[in-house]
Amino acid sequence: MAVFTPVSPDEARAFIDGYDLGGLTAIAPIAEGVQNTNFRLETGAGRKVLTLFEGAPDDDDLRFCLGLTDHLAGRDYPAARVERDSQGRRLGRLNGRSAAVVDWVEGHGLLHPTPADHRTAGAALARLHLAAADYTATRPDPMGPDAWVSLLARCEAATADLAADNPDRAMTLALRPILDRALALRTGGLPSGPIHADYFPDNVLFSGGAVSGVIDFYFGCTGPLAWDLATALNAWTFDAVGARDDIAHAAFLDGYNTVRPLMPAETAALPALGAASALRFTLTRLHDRLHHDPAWLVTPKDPQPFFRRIGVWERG
Ligand SMILES: Nc1ncnc2c1ncn2[C@@H]1O[C@H](COP(=O)(O)OP(=O)(O)OP(=O)(O)O)[C@@H](O)[C@H]1O
Ligand SMILES: N[C@@H](CCO)C(=O)O
Repeated sequence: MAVFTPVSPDEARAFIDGYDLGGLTAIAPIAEGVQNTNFRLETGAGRKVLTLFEGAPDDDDLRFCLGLTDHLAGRDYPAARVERDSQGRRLGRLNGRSAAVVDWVEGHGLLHPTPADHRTAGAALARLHLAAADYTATRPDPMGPDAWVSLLARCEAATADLAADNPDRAMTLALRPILDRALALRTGGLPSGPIHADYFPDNVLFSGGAVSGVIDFYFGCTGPLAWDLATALNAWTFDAVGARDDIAHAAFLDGYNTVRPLMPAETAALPALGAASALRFTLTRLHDRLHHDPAWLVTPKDPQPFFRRIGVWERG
């Protein structure tokens, strides 16, 4: 279920007529995804994805993300090229939402990656960092320290009336000292640049053993490259309950290092970055569960496995 904003064939046709794509021949909803409305389009210029951005994101932020995707595609990186309308704009407006049309990229996210896949995904992240380095636009991380502070405050408020042994209240209370440690983290000396910031297996499409497409750059921002790597390690190299898979971890890091060798300072910072990144996903998941609207058809993700990752990184 990822059609939050309906679009009729006539509405889609009129929208696509504003692009030099030879017209729309078919439109189908895309079921995956929890954040935006996505459709698969068949046009005179091939298969495309139409995305309507939900939750009223800032258009300048969307332009950063679309520009980053397009920049990477222009560097022969497997990211989707972004279509421009007849007036040269990457961002349009459809049914009350900001909207964009991007190339369809082939492939599927992996449910059970092998060590070889981990090495390939790590190498593709390092290539992303190198190919994005000369993208000059900047965007502060929308899920950076300021967001952690307000997310935890909202979790504290939502659980204030619960008993201390309620699982959500207990997790919320345990996160306060972890947040304080994460806020003390200093990353200023680490190499920084454009990052994906949500490099999870569902956003890295594979075909024939290779990465065929990296999608969903909507958390894309400017930040430490090792932060992006720490997030990717959290996403790829832990099991469903939050225990680290050492083989996957070593393979992902090895793949990354073969393309962009980490600086010693980045390697040294990785455990603290890993813990802070696991905190970021624990907080967003816990927050979204506590503030879940039952009318919203998407099931909130479980924060517990990411909460456990924090302990794994901190114990070393
Ligand atoms: N360029 C593309 N080429 C092929 N498929 C795509 C493309 N972009 C998106 N998709 C498909 O649409 C689905 C949802 O896309 P995306 O991950 O961007 O949505 P989302 O709502 O932002 O999701 P989430 O926040 O859950 O990751 C993907 O899982 C993929 O199946
Ligand atoms: N990747 C995030 C969801 C936002 O795309 C998570 O797993 O919590």
